[in-house]
Amino acid sequence: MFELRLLVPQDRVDAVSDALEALDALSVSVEDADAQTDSEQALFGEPGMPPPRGGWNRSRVIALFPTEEAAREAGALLQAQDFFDGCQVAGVEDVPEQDWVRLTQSQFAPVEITPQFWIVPTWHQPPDQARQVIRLDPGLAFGTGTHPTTRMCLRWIARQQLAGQRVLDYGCGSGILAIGAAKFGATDIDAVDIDEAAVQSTQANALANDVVLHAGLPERAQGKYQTVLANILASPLKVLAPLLCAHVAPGGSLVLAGILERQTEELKQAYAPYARLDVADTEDGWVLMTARL
Ligand SMILES: C[S@@+](CC[C@H](N)C(=O)[O-])C[C@H]1O[C@@H](n2cnc3c(N)ncnc32)[C@H](O)[C@@H]1O
Repeated sequence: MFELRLLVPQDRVDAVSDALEALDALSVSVEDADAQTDSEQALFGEPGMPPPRGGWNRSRVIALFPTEEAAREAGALLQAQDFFDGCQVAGVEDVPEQDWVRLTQSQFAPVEITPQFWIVPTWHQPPDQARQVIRLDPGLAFGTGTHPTTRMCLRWIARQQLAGQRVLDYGCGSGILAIGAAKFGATDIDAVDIDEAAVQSTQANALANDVVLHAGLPERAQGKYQTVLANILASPLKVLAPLLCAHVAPGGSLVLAGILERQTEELKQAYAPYARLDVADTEDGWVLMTARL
C-alpha cells in the first residue's frame, strides 16, 4: 500500500477528498496539519456556545492507494485541477504491511482498577484474582480504562455501596463508568453523552457485559440520582455545574473527573454556590473531585 500525503487549506478539504475518492483511493483520512504545534486550534466550543471553527486551518489529507503508481498518478491529476490551488502534494510513502488487528490487540492488555476489579479486552482471559470484570474493547468512544481519569472514577465506584442506587453517568463515552456502577450494585442507571456514537457504544458495551442501563443524549437525564458521575474536562464541567448539582439527590454524591491538578481551585469556586468539592484522588497530574450534597 502507498499513501499520498497532501496539505490542504480548510476550504478545499471536501473538494480534494471527493476527488480522491473519485480517483479510487482505498481510504481518505483528514488530520490537523498543525496538531501539537502553537498553531493548533480547537474545533469544538463549550456546550451552548458556537463552535470556534468549522475546520482546521491546514489539514493533512492522506489517501491510500494499492500501488505507488496509482498514488503518484492521483497526485499529478489533482495538481492539474483548479480547486487544487493553495494545496500541496507532500509526498508518497510506502506503508509497510502489518497485521493491524494483532498490533492493536497487543496494545490493550487487561487494566487493573483494584486487585479484584479489572477491565479486560475480549481477546484476553480475566486474571485469576478478578472478582469483578468489565469486558471492553477499544472503539470509537472514550473510556477503555487506561486513562487516569477513568481509573480514578472506577476506583471510587469500587469503594462505594451502590446497591439499589439510581446513578447518572454524564459524558458516558464507552459507558465504562455506568457499567462499573452496575457491577457494584446500582440498579437504575442513565448514561448520557452529546456524541451519538458514544450512546451507541454504551448500549453495545452494556449488552456485552449483561448490564441493564438507559443510554441516550443529555436530555435523557431526568430527576435526582444518588450518584452523579461526570468525567469530562474542566471547562465543560464548570459550565455544567448547576445542571449536574441539580441532578444530585439530597445526601447523594457528585463525582467529577477530567480535571488537572492546577484546575482544582477554579473548579471549587465554580461549584461553590451548589456544593463543596474536595479532592478525593490524584493520578498522573489529574484529580478526582467529589462532593456530598
Ligand atoms: C473523557 S470522556 C469520558 C468517558 C467515560 N465516562 C470515562 O470515564 O472514560 C468524556 C465524554 O463526555 C462527552 N461530553 C463532552 N461534553 C459533554 C457535554 N456537555 N454533555 C454530555 N457529554 C459530554 C464526550 O462526548 C465524551 O464521550
